[in-house]
Amino acid sequence: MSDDMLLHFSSNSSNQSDQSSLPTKIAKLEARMVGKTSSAVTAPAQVQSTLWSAAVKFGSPSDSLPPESLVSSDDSEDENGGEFLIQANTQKRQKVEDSTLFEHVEAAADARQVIVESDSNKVGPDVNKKKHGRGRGSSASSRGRGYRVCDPTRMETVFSPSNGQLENSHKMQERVSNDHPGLDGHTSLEEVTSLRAKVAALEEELTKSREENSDHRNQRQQLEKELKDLKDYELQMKPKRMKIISDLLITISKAERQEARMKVRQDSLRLGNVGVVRAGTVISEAWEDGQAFKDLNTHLRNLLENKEAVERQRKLLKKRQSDKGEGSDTEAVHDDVLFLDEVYKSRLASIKREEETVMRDRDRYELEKGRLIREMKRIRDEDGSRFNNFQILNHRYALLNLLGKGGFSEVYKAFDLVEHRYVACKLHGLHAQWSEDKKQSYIRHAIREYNIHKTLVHPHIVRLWDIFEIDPNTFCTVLEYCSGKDLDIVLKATPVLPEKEARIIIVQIFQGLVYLNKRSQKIIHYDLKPGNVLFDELGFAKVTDFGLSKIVEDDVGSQGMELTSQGAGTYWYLPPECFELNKTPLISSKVDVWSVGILFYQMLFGRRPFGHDQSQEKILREDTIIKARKVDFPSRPSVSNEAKDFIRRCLTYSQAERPDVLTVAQDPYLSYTKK
Ligand SMILES: Nc1ncnc2c1ncn2[C@@H]1O[C@H](COP(=O)(O)OP(=O)(O)OP(=O)(O)O)[C@@H](O)[C@H]1O
Repeated sequence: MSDDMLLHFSSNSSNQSDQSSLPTKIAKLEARMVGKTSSAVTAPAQVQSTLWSAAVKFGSPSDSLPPESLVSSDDSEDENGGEFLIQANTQKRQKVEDSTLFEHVEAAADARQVIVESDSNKVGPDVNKKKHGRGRGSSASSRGRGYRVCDPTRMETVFSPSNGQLENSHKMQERVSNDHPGLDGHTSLEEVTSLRAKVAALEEELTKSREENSDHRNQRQQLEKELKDLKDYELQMKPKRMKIISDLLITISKAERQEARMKVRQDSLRLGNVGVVRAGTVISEAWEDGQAFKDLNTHLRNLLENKEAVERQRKLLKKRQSDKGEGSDTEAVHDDVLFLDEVYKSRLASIKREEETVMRDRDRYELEKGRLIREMKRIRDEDGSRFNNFQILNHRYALLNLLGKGGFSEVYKAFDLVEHRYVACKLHGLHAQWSEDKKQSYIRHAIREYNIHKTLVHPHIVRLWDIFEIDPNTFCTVLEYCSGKDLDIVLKATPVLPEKEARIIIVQIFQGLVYLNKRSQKIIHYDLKPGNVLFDELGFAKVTDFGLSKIVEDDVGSQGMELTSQGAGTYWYLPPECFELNKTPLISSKVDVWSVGILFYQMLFGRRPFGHDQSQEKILREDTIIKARKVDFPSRPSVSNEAKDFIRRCLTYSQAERPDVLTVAQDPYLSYTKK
C-alpha cells in the first residue's frame, strides 16, 4: 500500500463528498439516456472508471466491479438496459464507497498490525511462532477482504522506519482521518481508539516477548553448559563404568570357574578320572572309572552270577527228572518239576530286566563321562591358556571363560563393553615354531575367511562382528555369541533326535544355505558338520566357520568350480566328487546338500551313514566315500518314509543328478506351509 492508495481514496471520497449534486447528475444522465446522446455513455463511463479504479485499489475482487461487467453494461443498446445501467452504477458506486471507507480504516489497522509483526519478526523463533499464529489469523481475514495482502516490503515504503514504525502508524492513522472527512465520524474514532489500544497491547506483548527471548537465550546457554559438563562427565566416567561392568563380569566368571571345577571333582568321583599309569619307566595317562561305574559293574557281575546259579539249578532239575525215569509217580513228579522250572524261569526273566536297566544306566553314565571328559579338557585348556586372566582386548572385549579349543584357536566367551552384549572371541594363534611361509598362509586363510564371513547377515548364520590383531602371532575374530552349545555337543548328549526336531534344524540350515546361494557372489560352505552348527539361547540354529568356504566366481560353468583345496574338510560329511583323484574335481552347492543329508541321517539314527566307525585316514585309504553309492537305513528308530526319501535325494551319488541347494530348499519335505 502506498500514497497512491490515499490519493485514490481521496479522489474517490471527493466524489463521494459531492453527494448533494449526485441526484442532479443522475437526473441529467437519465435525460441524456432517454435522448440516447453519445454523451450518455461517457458520463457513466467516468463514474465507472473512478469506481473501478477505487475498486481495484481498495475493494476485494468479489466486492469490486469487474471491468467486463462495466463494459458489457456500457455496450448495451437496450433502452431499459441503459436505465438499469445508471441505477446499477449508482448502487454499485454507493457500495464501493461504503466498502472503501470501511476497508480504509481496516487497512490502517492492518498496517499497524504488519508493522508490529515485522518488528516482532526480528525478536526470535519462539516469539515468531506466536506471531505467526496471529499473523495467519490476520492474513485469513485479509483473504476474506481480498486486496489487503500483508506484504511487509510494501508496507515499509509507506511506513518509513526512520522515526519508529509505531509512531508512523499513528501518523498514518491521522493522515487517513485528515484526508477522509468521512472517517471523522463516531465509528472511526472508536476504531482508532481501539486500534491504539491494540497497538499498546501489542507493544507490551513485544516487550514481554523480548524479555522472554532473552530468558530463553540464557536458558539455552545454561543448558549448553550443562550438556557439555555431562559429556565431560560421561567421558570421565566411561572407563570407570567399563571397569565396574568388567569387575562384575569377572566376579561372576570366577564363580562359574569355581563351580565348574567343583562339579568336575564331584563327577570325577562318580564317573572317573584320568590317572597316571606307570609301566616300567614309561608314564602315561589312563582313564580310571569312578564309583558309579564300579557299582554298576558289581551289580552286573552279581546279576550274572545269580543268573548262572539259577540256570545251574534249572539244569539239575531237568537232569533229576530224566534220572527218575518212567517208573516213578509221573504225575506228581511232573507237577513238581513244572513248578520249580516256573520259579527259575521267572527269576531269570527278572534278572534280564535288571540287566537291561543297568545297561541303560551304563549308557547314561557313558554320556555323562563324555561330557565330563570334555569339561576336564576345557578346564585344562583354560588353565593352560595365556588369555585366562580376564584381559580386555582392543579396549572393549572383556574376556571371560573359555568356551572351547579348536585345532588352531581358542574361543572365549567375552563381553563387548561398547555394544554391551556377549560375544565369542576366537583367538587364532600362530605357533612360534611354524615357518614364516606357514604363518603367512594361515593369516591369508584367516583374512579370506573374514572377508567372506563379514558380509553375511542372516538369522541362520553366525554374525562376524570384528577382527583385530593382538600381537604379531595372534589375532582375534569377534563372533555372535551362541549360548546354546553346538550340534556336536547336543548329539553327544542325545545321539538320536526325534524326527520333528531334526527336521526343523535341517530347515534352518537350508535357509542359511539359500541365503548363501542367492547372493551375487554365491558361497559353498564346504565344512558343514555338527560342530559348525550352533544354537542361540532361543534354539535357533546358525551355521558358522567359513574357513573352508569357496566363493563361486561368475564365470564358473554349470558343472561347478575347481576344488583346489582337496584333502581339507571332514570326510564323513563330504560327497564322492571331493575324493576324485584322476582330475581336479568340479564342485558346487551340491557339496553342502550332501553334507546336510549326512547331518540329517546322523540326527535321526545316531550314526553317520558312511564310515561311522572309521578314522579320517581309514576313510581315505579304503575309499569309503567313493564307494558310498547307496544309503541304507536301520530299522530302528522308526523314521518316516518321507524323511528317508529326502535323505536319498540329498545323498544322490551322481553329482549331476543330485539337486542343488535352491532346488532342495523347495522340497515338499521341508515345507511348513499348511496344506
Ligand atoms: N560363536 C560362538 N558362540 C559360542 N560358542 C562358540 C562359538 N564359536 C565357537 N564356539 C565354541 O567354541 C568351541 C571351539 O570352537 P572352534 O570353532 O574353534 O572349534 P572346532 O570347530 O571344534 O575346531 P576347528 O574349527 O579347529 O575344527 C566349540 O565348542 C564351539 O562350540
